[in-house]
Amino acid sequence: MPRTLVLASNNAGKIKEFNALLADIGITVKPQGEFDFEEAEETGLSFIENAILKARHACAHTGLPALADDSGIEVDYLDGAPGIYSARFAGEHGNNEANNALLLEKLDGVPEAERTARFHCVLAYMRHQNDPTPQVFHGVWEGRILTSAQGQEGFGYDPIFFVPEQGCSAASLPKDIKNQISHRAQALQQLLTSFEQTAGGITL
Ligand SMILES: O=c1nc[nH]c2c1ncn2[C@H]1C[C@H](O)[C@@H](COP(=O)(O)OP(=O)(O)OP(=O)(O)O)O1
Ligand SMILES: [Mg+2]
Repeated sequence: MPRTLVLASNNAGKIKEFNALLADIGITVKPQGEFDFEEAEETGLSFIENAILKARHACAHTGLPALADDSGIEVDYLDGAPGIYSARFAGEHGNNEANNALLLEKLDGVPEAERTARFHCVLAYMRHQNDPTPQVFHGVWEGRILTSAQGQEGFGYDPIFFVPEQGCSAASLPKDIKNQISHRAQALQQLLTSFEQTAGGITL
């Protein structure tokens, strides 16, 4: 089990969730923003490629093991868009308001049955920048796109993502519930199980 790792993300919503999810297992999580380097260019054509690329970049700039998360929302009516381009769907990176407004606009008038969508979260854990066997974990969270925003919790597309088994939007869920069932929670649980199963956890 690594003692300290760099979280290869600048997304405040993700950092909050990772801090909550990793709090009591004795790992010190240092967001990459605490170090002084430019974030990686996400030139991959898949969540997996981008996660590995972000993790390797953070390892190279910190000398620490790195955990990266590449995630996004896949909307069936849009043939899977925005997918890996979720952060900049409306053109400006991280403008959640614009991203959500554009998604609602593109689905205007689309019947409920055709508004299915899912969040993907791919985590990549790298021990060092030349790690030949990065560990990759993938969580998927099924739902559908609402016709208007609901709820104040969470981040990104949460306000317009309806979670059928909870009967509300992801942004209406208490943090601890989202952190038990989300795509990120699922992927992280796979990682923690893998740490436990590897004798003494994944070695540094
Ligand atoms: O739980 C979530 N609830 C709502 N929205 C979410 C979630 N998880 C990812 N998302 C959205 C936010 C962003 O629009 C995109 C991630 O893009 P992605 O490149 O992985 O992250 P980012 O650029 O915001 O930060 P970073 O790359 O530094 O981790 O998917
Ligand atoms: Mg990104």
